[in-house]
Amino acid sequence: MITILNDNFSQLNDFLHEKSFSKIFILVDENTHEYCLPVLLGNMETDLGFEILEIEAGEEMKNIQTANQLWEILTEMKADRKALVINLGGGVITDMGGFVSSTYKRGIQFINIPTTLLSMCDASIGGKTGIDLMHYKNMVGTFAFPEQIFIYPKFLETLPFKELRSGFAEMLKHGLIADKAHWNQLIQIPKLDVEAVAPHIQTSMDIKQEVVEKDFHESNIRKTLNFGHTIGHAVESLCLQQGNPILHGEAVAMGMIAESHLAYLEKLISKEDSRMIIENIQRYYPYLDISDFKDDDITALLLNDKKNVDSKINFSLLSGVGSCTYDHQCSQKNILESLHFYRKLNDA
Ligand SMILES: NC(=O)c1ccc[n+]([C@@H]2O[C@H](COP(=O)([O-])OP(=O)(O)OC[C@H]3O[C@@H](n4cnc5c(N)ncnc54)[C@H](O)[C@@H]3O)[C@@H](O)[C@H]2O)c1
Ligand SMILES: O=C(O)C(=O)C[C@@H](O)[C@H](O)[C@H](O)COP(=O)(O)O
Ligand SMILES: [Zn+2]
Repeated sequence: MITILNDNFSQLNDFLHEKSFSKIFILVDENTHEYCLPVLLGNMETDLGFEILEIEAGEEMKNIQTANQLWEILTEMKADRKALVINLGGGVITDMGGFVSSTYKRGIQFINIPTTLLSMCDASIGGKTGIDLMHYKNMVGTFAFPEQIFIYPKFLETLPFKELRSGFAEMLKHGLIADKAHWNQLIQIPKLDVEAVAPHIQTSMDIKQEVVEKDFHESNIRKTLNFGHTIGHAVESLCLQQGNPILHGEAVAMGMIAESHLAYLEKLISKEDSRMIIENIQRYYPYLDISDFKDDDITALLLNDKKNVDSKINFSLLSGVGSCTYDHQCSQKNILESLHFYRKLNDA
């Protein structure tokens, strides 16, 4: 269940009073500790004891070492099966906190309080939890629903612009795969800021939630939420491997451009639609330099994508503005052509 919090967090306090938790563990990173935790603690009313668990910020922390540290701390602090973990942060915190909670003592309860645009519209919803393995994205994880998701849009006031823009990529994705009107509204935003984006958060959240409700375990339609991620994750992984991480939404924006061209090459969408989509994404996102990555490096990662079956790369590709297919296998020629197309955009 998703609840938009009042300024006094009364719905969160009601939730804490109604349930009988033994103790609360609040997971933050250094930034959400500084900017969001004071707001939460200033409003949270409970007789329960609580502990703060802090990790460094960033995708590089979303790994088994951090998970292990958190499992150990929970054990040392004697967290029992009635403990509650509150994940207060962006997608790294909700993915990590959800993973640690859903595995510790075979699963304790957790709630998500997302603090980035990306985690409000996407990562906190849908119960995908996980960590990266080596440089492969989200390779180990669980499907586990949070007890509740509490959204407090005012957290966005301290979010850096680049992070806001990263989250906007997933909103554009939601429009492109499922709701043309949402896409049309988003691309009318001339300059990204919290005020311009805030009115569209609810629609974006609803799109994600509707898809997840139809197919929690990603057997079919949920794969559409992976549009832009087949190529996007490969590039994100390579950047991570190089020790030069990019933001998830930046990778997804790049992936959506390449995969929109791929959809055109595969005759799923018209050249005009493909161009229109790409030009609009380019309005918000600077060119991502992938010149260091060879076709073979990217292809090797594509071959390890989680959607693949029988070593065949399964793409989720647009079939129109507002509709998306999945399990689409493309010719190798077209996959490479879509990467070359992206590289050439830099020359244009
Ligand atoms: N599980 C899912 O369904 C799902 C969906 C999309 C993305 N993801 C994952 O989410 C992650 C990306 O999430 P993200 O973009 O939120 O990144 P993030 O969690 O790293 O947060 C981005 C940055 O913003 C800071 N921050 C967070 N809230 C802030 C605030 N209110 N004010 C100031 N700074 C703040 C963080 O400390 C961090 O430095 C990736 O690992 C991605 O794979 C998961
Ligand atoms: O919730 C989903 O399903 C998604 O695909 C949403 C994506 O935005 C998100 O990045 C997700 O973590 C990707 O899932 P993965 O299974 O490809 O790791
Ligand atoms: Zn994503």
